[in-house]
Amino acid sequence: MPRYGAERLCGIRCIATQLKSDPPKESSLTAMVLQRLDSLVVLSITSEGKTRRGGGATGYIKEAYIAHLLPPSEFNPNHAYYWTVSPAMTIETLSEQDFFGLVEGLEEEFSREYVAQQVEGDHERVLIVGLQTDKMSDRAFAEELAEVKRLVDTAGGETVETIQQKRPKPHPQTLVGKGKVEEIALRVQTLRANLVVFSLDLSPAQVRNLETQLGVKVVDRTEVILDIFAQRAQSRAGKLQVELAQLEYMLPRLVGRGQAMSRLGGGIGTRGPGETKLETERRAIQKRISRLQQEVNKLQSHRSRLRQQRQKQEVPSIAIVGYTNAGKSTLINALTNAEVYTADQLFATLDPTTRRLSGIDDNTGQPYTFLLTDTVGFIHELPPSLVDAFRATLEEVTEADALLHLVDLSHPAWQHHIQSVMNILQEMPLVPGPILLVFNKIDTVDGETLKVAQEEYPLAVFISASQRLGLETLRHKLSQLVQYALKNSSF
Ligand SMILES: Nc1nc2c(ncn2[C@@H]2O[C@H](COP(=O)(O)OP(=O)(O)OP(=O)(O)O)[C@@H](O)[C@H]2O)c(=O)[nH]1
Ligand SMILES: [Mg+2]
Repeated sequence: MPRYGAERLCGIRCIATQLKSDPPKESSLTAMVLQRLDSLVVLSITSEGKTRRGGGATGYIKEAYIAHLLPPSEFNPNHAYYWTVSPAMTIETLSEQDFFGLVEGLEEEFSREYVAQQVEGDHERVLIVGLQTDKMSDRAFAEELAEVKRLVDTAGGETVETIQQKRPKPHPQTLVGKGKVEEIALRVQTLRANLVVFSLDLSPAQVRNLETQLGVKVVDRTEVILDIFAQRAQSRAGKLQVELAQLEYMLPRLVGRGQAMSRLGGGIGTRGPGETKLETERRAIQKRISRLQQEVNKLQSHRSRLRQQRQKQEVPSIAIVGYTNAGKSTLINALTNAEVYTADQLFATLDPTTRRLSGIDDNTGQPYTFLLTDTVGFIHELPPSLVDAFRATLEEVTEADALLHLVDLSHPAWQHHIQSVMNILQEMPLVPGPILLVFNKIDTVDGETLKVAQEEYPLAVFISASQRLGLETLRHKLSQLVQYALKNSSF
């Protein structure tokens, strides 16, 4: 398309002929919208015309229709009106229409709208696409979509619509089916979306196919998470780890592009700087990755020295783990007067914070001291490149004497969150044995949910970190946990 873009029409006016005298078919109109044709004229032809003496024909065209896109001011996103079709007219009436006026007027409106949008929004208008495969229950799917929406929100995007599809298996080329891609393309236009986020991970080829067909940027859930991390990273260590994760995510995608190209096997169209440039690019990225990896290694040994010093002082340590937004940072602040940033956002914390907690156990009268570490939150299907990049940070978890697993009981998917966190912990090397399960936000939980959780997890502690409920019991349990952990590790 010569002039593709939301602010313009494509510059092509299409004339089609047909034998039936019907108005233009929906499929033709859809194609007009997707290609942003200036206008579509459909002529129905009859066999009844006659040739005039001296040349010229008349009567062969029975009727004509003009269709064009609706200007932004006239369409209603709640209806499926993307176009307008004129009533049937004769070819004479058609020839009196002011095409240039029509197209110029439309373009003017489109570009005014476009400029207004650029000014008004520094955020992206996002269309979320969810695919429910055979493996996913209705409930898990709904939770997943809600989470993607939350992620988009945290990344600073505005979700304008969510489109779903059920398919036994993802479509190899486009993840969703062909008809669905068309529907998405239409919605993108109607809603003026400028980003499409898919709930499942996309292969590099799928991204390319979808971007060509949708005409806007396409990303998957992992990229949204990486973007949030990139926005959040404050410390040097945090930035380093995020960059590493992003590059590790990018590299196989570049390699994939190269492989697809080399499969063409040389010849016309494959020569030139393309492949070489890719090769150089790839090598540059690989070099940067190994540099970053070295720095993460350095970071790792620095952290491990710090931990050794602490261990020499024989202060036992507990790491707080849990799903993102569970309230981990709020808890460490409440227990130790730390000043960790907390927010109703996903991945508010990227850098670990360690604080000393000491006091006298109310129940036993024994003094206790231990270290408490706040860590980066988990999410289900944590992108592997993130796990790898954050290994220096996550080591705080694997090197602790015990873990406090914090759960947001007010979240409808709390059970699923517990499972996801346990799955991630299982994949880590050397996770400390004892884990204390703690349910948070009981101030906003109904009695029924509380009962279910209490029955299912009778040994768990129930607290509200922000309302400071149950913190005494928690301190007591933590000092017991530490004693238990130390006793067991000395064997
Ligand atoms: N109602 C209620 N809200 C809470 C409670 N504890 C924390 N919150 C809120 O939950 C949100 C997340 O809290 P954080 O402490 O930032 O959560 P986190 O686990 O550190 O999250 P990440 O660092 O993003 O993984 C904040 O808006 C807190 O105010 C609680 O006991 N009750
Ligand atoms: Mg936090």
